[in-house]
Amino acid sequence: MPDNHTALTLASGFVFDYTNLLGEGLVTTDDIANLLGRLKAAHQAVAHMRATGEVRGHLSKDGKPEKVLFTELPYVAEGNLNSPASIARLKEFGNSLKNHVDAVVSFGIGGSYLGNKVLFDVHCGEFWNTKSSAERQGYPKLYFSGNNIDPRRTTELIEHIKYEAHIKALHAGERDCHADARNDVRNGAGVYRVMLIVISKSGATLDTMSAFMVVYQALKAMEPQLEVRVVAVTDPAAGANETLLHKLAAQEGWPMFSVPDGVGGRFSVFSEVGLVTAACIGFDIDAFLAGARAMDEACQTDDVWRNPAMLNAALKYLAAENYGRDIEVFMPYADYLKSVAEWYIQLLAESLGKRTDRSGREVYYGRTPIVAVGTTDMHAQTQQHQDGKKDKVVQFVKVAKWANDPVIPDVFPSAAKLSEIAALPLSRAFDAARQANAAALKSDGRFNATFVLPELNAYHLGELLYLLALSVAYEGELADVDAFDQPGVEAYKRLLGPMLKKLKE
Ligand SMILES: O=P(O)(O)OC[C@H]1O[C@H](O)[C@H](O)[C@@H](O)[C@@H]1O
Repeated sequence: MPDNHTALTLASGFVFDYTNLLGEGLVTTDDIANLLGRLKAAHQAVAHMRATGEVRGHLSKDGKPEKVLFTELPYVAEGNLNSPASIARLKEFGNSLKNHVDAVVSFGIGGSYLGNKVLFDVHCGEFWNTKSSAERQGYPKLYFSGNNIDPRRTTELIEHIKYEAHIKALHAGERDCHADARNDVRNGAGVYRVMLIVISKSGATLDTMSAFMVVYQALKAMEPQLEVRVVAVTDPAAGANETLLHKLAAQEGWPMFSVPDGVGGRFSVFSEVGLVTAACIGFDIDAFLAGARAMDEACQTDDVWRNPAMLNAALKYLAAENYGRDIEVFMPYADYLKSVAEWYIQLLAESLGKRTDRSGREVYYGRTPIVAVGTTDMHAQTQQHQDGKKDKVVQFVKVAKWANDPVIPDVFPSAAKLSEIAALPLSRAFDAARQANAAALKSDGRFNATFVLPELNAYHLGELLYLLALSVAYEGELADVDAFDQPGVEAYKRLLGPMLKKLKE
């Protein structure tokens, strides 16, 4: 163990600060020492997975041995899941949308949505769809659908697109009055162009497909005022294992991207699933994968104090098993990282929430994930974190440097309390709040830790998401559960199918 064992800092500046997770009254170095044998085995198992895709005991939904290949995704190379040609195709796809497609609607749920939403939020923020095309550098507006079966939102999305199409037609009509714009209009400048991207690994998920069909039909009915194109992202298997979406796409001639075999939905943000969205908005695919790659390289050492994913897994595992901290509150101090917390919900819940271990023994393992955002939830959840049951680890995320950082002005000098906070950049107040929260929790023996992103960009986001993905692989080994299946989600599906059939009778 290095002398200063309270934080692990990578060359990129990414930090895992575990000061408030390790020490007296917290997880101890003795706990780690006692775990070293199992950490060694976990390290070997993950190294074996990286090298061969094999994970002991892992079976697919159909009960067949299945490889786990997400660790290959950061490495772009000939013959890999992400190859120079596949990345070039994605970028060409993104460029082809520029100034040619007005809006993309991305349909998907779970792993076919959550990572895409992260990329969108971090790159586009809240107001992308209200910006001009020039401000978006010609990239389309982007809406999500299919991540719920909500009749109201689905209806409102259709109405909104119809409204946008109407406005575009009106503007083209106005421009038509000017002779030099006539060509534009004849070339279809007034036609609103929509691309529907349907993402489903299994190719038949009810939520995704029902929303897609409703939106598709409603928009198709508006042709030719509106042009509808479709792209499918699904398992590329042909023959007996061909997905319904694949079959449909082949039949209709829709272009396709792949959810590669061996990449589960919750790990697919680094595959074409996430990268299709990245391409649509001009998100830096290369930097994102480079960040993931750097993290993967940092996580190859068998020295737990220098391997961020293994250390994160070990500390969280020990916090749960030895100290009953089996809830993880994921709390970024950044509005646009809230979706990372939502993505992490699926990653943690589906990977580690398991009834049995790999030998079939009932263990009911898993830390329950909670979404929180600082400072917002300091005014809502913190009471529970500070005074409620001592069953949580609060995992903060800090952004060290902000691209924009307004200074609080001294607008009302007569109001002493407001004047006191004047002259502070918002980022300083923001981080002071996080530090106060962390210290208050620590003072009462409440476990917490912080990931520090030097900046909020594609590279550091790649590092963070990959660290979390790899952590669950290590923790699955420590807990001896299959981190790559999700048998529990089949229980309701078995009931829902017949219920839907009955409804139609
Ligand atoms: O991509 P799809 O096949 O449509 O699956 C979407 C989601 O559906 C299921 O509920 C699984 O539990 C998730 O792991 C998956 O991400």
